[in-house]
Amino acid sequence: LAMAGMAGGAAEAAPVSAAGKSEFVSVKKTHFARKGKTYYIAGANFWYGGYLGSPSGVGERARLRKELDTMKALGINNVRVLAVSEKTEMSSAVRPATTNGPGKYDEDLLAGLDFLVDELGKRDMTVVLYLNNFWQWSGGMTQYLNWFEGTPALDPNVTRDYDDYMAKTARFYASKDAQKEYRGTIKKIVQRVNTINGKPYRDDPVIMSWQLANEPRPGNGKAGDKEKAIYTTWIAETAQYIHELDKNHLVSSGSEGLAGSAQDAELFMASHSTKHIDYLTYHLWPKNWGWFDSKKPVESWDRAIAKSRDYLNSHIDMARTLGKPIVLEEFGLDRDGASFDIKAGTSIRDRFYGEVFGLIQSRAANGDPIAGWNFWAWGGAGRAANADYWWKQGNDFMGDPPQEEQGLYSVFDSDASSLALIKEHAGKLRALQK
Ligand SMILES: O=C1NC[C@H](CO)[C@@H](O)[C@@H]1O
Repeated sequence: LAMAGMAGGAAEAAPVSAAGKSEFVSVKKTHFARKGKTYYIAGANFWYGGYLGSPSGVGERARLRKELDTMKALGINNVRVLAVSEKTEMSSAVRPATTNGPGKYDEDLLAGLDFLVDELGKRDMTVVLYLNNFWQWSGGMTQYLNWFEGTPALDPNVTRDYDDYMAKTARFYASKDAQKEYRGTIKKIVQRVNTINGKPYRDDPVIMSWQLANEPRPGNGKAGDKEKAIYTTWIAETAQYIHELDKNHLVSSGSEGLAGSAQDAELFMASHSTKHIDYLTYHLWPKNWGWFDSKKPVESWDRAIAKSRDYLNSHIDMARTLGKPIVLEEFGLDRDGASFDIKAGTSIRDRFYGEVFGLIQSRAANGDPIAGWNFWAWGGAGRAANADYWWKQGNDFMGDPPQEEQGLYSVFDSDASSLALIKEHAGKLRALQK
């Protein structure tokens, strides 16, 4: 622990013993292994976990401990967390940010990540850390382009043009200067020494995997061969770079699957066949993708659930073809009546969660390469502060990042029926771990 005093500087990682190695989540053919057993993910999205861990400013360490205790009691064993954010003018982005400008880091916020990782270790939980964001709510790739290409950081909540946003943001992958800075930040985080417990991140089995970004896409639905080739190369080369920095941890892309691959199954397969990507990820968003109309739930339910089942199954089948585990690391639906109000019911969302949990459980029990789920997203004790449900700096963090209404997809600590479902199905997945 001699390095405990180092403020997150790089450190020579001691070689991990074979016994120590089994502490890390690893891939055994099409399943995860951890501590000598198969490992299934019964997880939550908790993007702001590092923010709550900060020693000052936005930090709420007592709340963080309570949220982790609540999740642990439900049988949640993994959280998926934003590790890096970029300071930006965009109103839809979280403030503060871990990166205040190229090479300028907020050590207080990064100490929050240290605290989160340490607290997760105390609870035998694991974490997936994403190192960038295709979307604007944490600055992300569009902010890198603002820094290095001089283009405006685009906020689709302002431009109202997602197609334009996606096409322009994908230029990140081919921007040499942006990639240089991104890799510098990756190195800073991956080689960080935890300032709470003195452990180099590289040697900490609490971390399950490094994730290239949240929902990286090759562009918009009209992405051409050139964009797809750039995207495929970016995934392989960035994943390889991370493995060069860290011999112990898994690397994943953060892809949504087909929805994040211009609906091109060949692209999804080709961009994830690289040996440097250890497992596959996918996300399921019936409302965002226009399959479900939460203002007309009865009329749109059958179509939404049929398309959801097909999406869930087809990606498990692609995982089998690629011979890698796959995790459904995001899925969600809004509250009854499309309300953001915590007092609104969750009967439709509960039904959707039950369908997703049930399908994954049966495919997993069948030995298929589905390794679990993370619902989107943990709201816990967070509460919306404003009548219009938009986030403002200083308001509680909750499952919905600042680009969305606070309450849209969050699962709160008062949503008893949802928590009961999560507990039931986390237990069923855990029972498969042999
Ligand atoms: O990664 C994501 N996927 C969908 C979430 C809900 O719309 C969104 O908040 C987030 O950007």
